Amino acid sequence: MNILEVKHLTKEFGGLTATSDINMTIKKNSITAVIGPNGAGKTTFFNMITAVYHPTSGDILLNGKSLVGLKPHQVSQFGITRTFQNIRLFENMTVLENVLVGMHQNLKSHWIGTLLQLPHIRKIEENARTTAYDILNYVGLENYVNENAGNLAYGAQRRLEIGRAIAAKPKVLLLDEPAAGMNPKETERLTNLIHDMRTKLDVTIILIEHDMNLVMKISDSIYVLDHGELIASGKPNEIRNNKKVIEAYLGKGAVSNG
Ligand SMILES: Nc1ncnc2c1ncn2[C@@H]1O[C@H](COP(=O)(O)OP(=O)(O)OP(=O)(O)O)[C@@H](O)[C@H]1O
Repeated sequence: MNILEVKHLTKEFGGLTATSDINMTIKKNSITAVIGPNGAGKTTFFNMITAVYHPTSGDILLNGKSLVGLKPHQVSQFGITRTFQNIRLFENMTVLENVLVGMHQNLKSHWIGTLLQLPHIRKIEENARTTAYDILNYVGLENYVNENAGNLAYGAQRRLEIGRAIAAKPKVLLLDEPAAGMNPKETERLTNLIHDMRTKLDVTIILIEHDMNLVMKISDSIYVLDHGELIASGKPNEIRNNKKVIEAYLGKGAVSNG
C-alpha cells in the first residue's frame, strides 16, 4: 500500500528550476533514500513535502489526500515530521523539554488549564513526561534527560532531533542527512535505530543522505535527483550499477563504454 505519492512535483525559484516533474510512490513502512549531488534539489523536495515551500506545480498525497496548500504545522498534524540538515534543537532547553515540545501537538491541554494546575491537566502532563522518558530511553539518551541540548555531543544531538520528531507520532518521518558529521560507530547506531523505528513505531521513513554505505544498507528503494530531475529510481543494487547515477556523481567519462 502506498502511503505517500508525489506527482509531477516542480519548484521554481525565479528562473531556477530546483525540482522538475518529480514522481514518487512510497510504500507504507518502507525506507526510501533520496540521493544526488549537491544542489540536486533534495532539500527543496523535503521542504515541499513539509509545506515550507509551496510547489510551483504538482501534487503531494498522503494516504490519497493532498497536502498542497497546507501550513507546516498542519502537515505535521497530518502525520509528517522531519529532522533538519543543520540540527535545529532548542539548545538552551533540556533534552527532556525538547522532546516535550515535539509532543506538544498531541497534547490536549490548554494553557489556562496548565496555569490553574487543574488535576486532569496535571495527569496529561505526567503522562507526557513518562512518554518523553520512554522516547529518550529508546534513542539512547536516558542519561542526559536534564542536560541542556546544546551540551550534547554531535551524534547525540542528531538522535535527540529524531526523538523530538518521533514524539509527534508521525506516519512518515523525513530525515535530512541524519548521518552527517557522525563517526562510523555513531552511524552504525543510527542505522540500527532507523531499522528499528520502521517496525517498532510503524513509521515510513524517507531520508536524504550522502553516506552511500548507509543508503545502500538501509534502503528498500532509492530515488536519485540531479539538477532537479529524477534520473533514476530502484533498489540499491539497481542504483549502484546505474550508468546515469555514476555519471551524475563522478562526471561524464567515469563510465566506460566497454
Ligand atoms: N529559497 C531558495 N531560493 C532560491 N534558490 C533556492 C532556494 N532553495 C534552494 N534553492 C536552489 O535550488 C537548488 C536545489 O537546492 P537544494 O538545497 O534543494 O539542493 P540539495 O540537493 O538539498 O543540496 P545539498 O546536498 O547541497 O543540500 C540549488 O540550486 C539552490 O541554490
